[in-house]
Amino acid sequence: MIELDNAGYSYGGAEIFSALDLSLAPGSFHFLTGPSGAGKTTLLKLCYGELIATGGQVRLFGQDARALGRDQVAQMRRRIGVVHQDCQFLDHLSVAENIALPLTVSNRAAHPNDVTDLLGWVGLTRQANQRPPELSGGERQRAALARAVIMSPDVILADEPTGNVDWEMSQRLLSLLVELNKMGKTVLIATHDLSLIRTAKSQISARVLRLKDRKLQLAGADL
Ligand SMILES: Nc1ncnc2c1ncn2[C@@H]1O[C@H](COP(=O)(O)OP(=O)(O)OP(=O)(O)O)[C@@H](O)[C@H]1O
Repeated sequence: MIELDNAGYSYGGAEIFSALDLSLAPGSFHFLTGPSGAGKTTLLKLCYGELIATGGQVRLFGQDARALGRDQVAQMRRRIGVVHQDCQFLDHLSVAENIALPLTVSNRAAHPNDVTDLLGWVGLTRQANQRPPELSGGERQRAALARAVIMSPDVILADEPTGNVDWEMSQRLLSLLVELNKMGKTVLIATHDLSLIRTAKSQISARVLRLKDRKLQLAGADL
């Protein structure tokens, strides 16, 4: 679904990583870990076409990301749900409106049932009409997850989806992502949280990748 072949990325002259290979097969579950600043967010951005590799090739659903026109990128992004590290809500809209936003911007009418179902799924029915700044950290992360899946994407990329939440909430978020994977979705989670990875590995078959010193490696079995 998403393949990086000898891919590299540099901001200006500063190389973040190079010669990186990655294949996200349909229905797979991956974790991406590594020190702060190693390039995890940058790698995720290559995976959803926000950034274009400065070396090698990235293929999104079989197409070279570099060759995609603006409309094709927009179309392809509907197949990839992204949970951003900082959630990126529009604070003047309600939680329900934020969740429906991907439908609204793609000119698809938000079906009230879809939003209601998703609010229930992430446990935010009561907060539907609140504004994002009124939510707790865990509620914001769950709303971001609901927004990422409203378009029924094939792939979910989550950047630190359990950052700033307690253990119980991180388990709850993980169980939602595992549920999506069991429905056949491809999932990639960037995280520093090794206990989250250990819990996930006791539930599902997940590959753990470590980005360090500009290279991507399979993490050891000790994780
Ligand atoms: N727009 C940008 N322009 C220049 N440098 C950038 C830009 N975005 C990120 N960087 C740099 O690229 C490097 C990798 O950043 P990135 O956010 O991908 O790392 P990360 O592994 O996700 O970090 P963290 O775990 O702290 O979120 C960092 O040194 C960062 O300062």
